[in-house]
Amino acid sequence: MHKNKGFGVEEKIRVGIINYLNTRPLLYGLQFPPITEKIELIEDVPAKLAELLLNDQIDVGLVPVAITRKLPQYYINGNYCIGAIGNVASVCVFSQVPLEQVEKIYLDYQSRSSVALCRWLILNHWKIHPEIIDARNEAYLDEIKGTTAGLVIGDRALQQRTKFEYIYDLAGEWKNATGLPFVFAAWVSTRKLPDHFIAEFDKANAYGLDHLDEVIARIPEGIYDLKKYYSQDLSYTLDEEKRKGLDRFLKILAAPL
Ligand SMILES: C=C(O[C@@H]1C=C(C(=O)O)C=C[C@H]1O)C(=O)O
Repeated sequence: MHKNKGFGVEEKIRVGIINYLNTRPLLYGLQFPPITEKIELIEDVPAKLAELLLNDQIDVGLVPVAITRKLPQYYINGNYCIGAIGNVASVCVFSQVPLEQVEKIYLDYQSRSSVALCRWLILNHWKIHPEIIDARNEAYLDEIKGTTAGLVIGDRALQQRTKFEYIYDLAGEWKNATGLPFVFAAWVSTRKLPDHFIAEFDKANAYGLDHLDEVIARIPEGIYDLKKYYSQDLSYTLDEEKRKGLDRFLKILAAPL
């Protein structure tokens, strides 16, 4: 993609995708023609994808919605997202003690949306006063013990689920606080993408969701029930209610804390 040009017929659209299990249903259909010939996939953790979009190193990405406030203009493309109507299972604060006894909370360095949501819940919903520490690397996972809690997202969160007595699910907590679903990530671009491309892309996203058993069959069995994860915990359609939840969250972020 050239900076000041439109999207040429020959040029591949650079698509940033999250390298967690949560995106597999959306990605499944992207491996088939015609869409596969039109895109270049770039995989990374959410926080890194956000940086790539901000630096114009991808054209569209499934990026944390919290970073849209840093973009002078942006478009939310298509009808799919990484969202949840209630508990999401893979975005949680893990702790050995109840929240009221927590003295420190580490925030996941791979996240942008959930860290902002967590800060808001701490102040406005849980009304607790722990020391908040931005984790810098994976080593923080070992610090989550005693009165130190930690926010963990993605596959690593699914792995933590068996290890902790107290698990606070951030999408569930958002639902309790606002009555709305939560959108963690959406297909954001900084320039308008061609309509026919968005239509094809959207169709490809839908394909995997319509063929979940095929998607799951290609993933080695692991620590969590993927059928449940993809059909009950995560909710991928960017419908009216999700858009309301998204608007509310972005308004909260725009207001000074
Ligand atoms: C549901 C999830 O949503 C994610 C959380 C994100 C964030 O906190 O910035 C971004 C993308 C998603 O991967 C998850 O990671 O498990």
